[in-house]
Amino acid sequence: MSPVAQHHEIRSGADVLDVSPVIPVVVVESAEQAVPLAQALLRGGIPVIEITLRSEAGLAAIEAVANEVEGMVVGAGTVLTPEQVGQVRDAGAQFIVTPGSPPRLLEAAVGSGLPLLAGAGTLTEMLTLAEAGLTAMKFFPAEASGGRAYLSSVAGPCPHLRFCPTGGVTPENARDYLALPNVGCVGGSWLTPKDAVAQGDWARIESLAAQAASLRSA
Ligand SMILES: O=C(O)C(=O)C[C@H](O)[C@H](O)COP(=O)(O)O
Repeated sequence: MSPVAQHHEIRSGADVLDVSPVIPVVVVESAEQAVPLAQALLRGGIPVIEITLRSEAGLAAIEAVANEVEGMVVGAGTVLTPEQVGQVRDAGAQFIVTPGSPPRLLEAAVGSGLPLLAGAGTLTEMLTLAEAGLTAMKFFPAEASGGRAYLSSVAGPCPHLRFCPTGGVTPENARDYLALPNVGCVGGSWLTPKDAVAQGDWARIESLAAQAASLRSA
């Protein structure tokens, strides 16, 4: 079966939340690994990937997936500095994810014009992002910052804010996050276990992706 490449229009962080129930957060040790890994996610039904800058290979991996994997929406994660914003844009990232939102980083990320999921862990941080015009954001670290109970409480005063909770999200609790009205999707590293990536076990990653893709429908 050859999956038909779908083209997702990603104009804002809000669009990023709508691509898939789960955004896989990925660490790769080589750019070569990233292409078959992204293809496995796509075959499993997950057309989005966040490649982090946690490894040296991150930037080259973003470039490889952007150039070689049709139908995959590729974002850059763990973007920590204004300099990295320019680097990931040049590599072809279609969106940016940050774990937190200090002022200089936020200014550079918003200024890049790339769709952005900026990180927030408290109401003040969330409202600071809203002041910058961002109503879709990453809730990080989700479980450690109060998890579903926290997001439910935020929905009262701030029903206009939508989130991608990440950090401690698992196949077991993902469905409960997705059931919240202010959760668009979740992020997590469980789709790409370190050993599966190291061994090139793409079949396992495809199967984890297929399970994740069905999270919203079942
Ligand atoms: O690297 C970043 O930019 C982050 O913000 C952290 C990642 O999103 C989480 O580490 C994923 O969390 P787990 O699914 O619990 O492994």
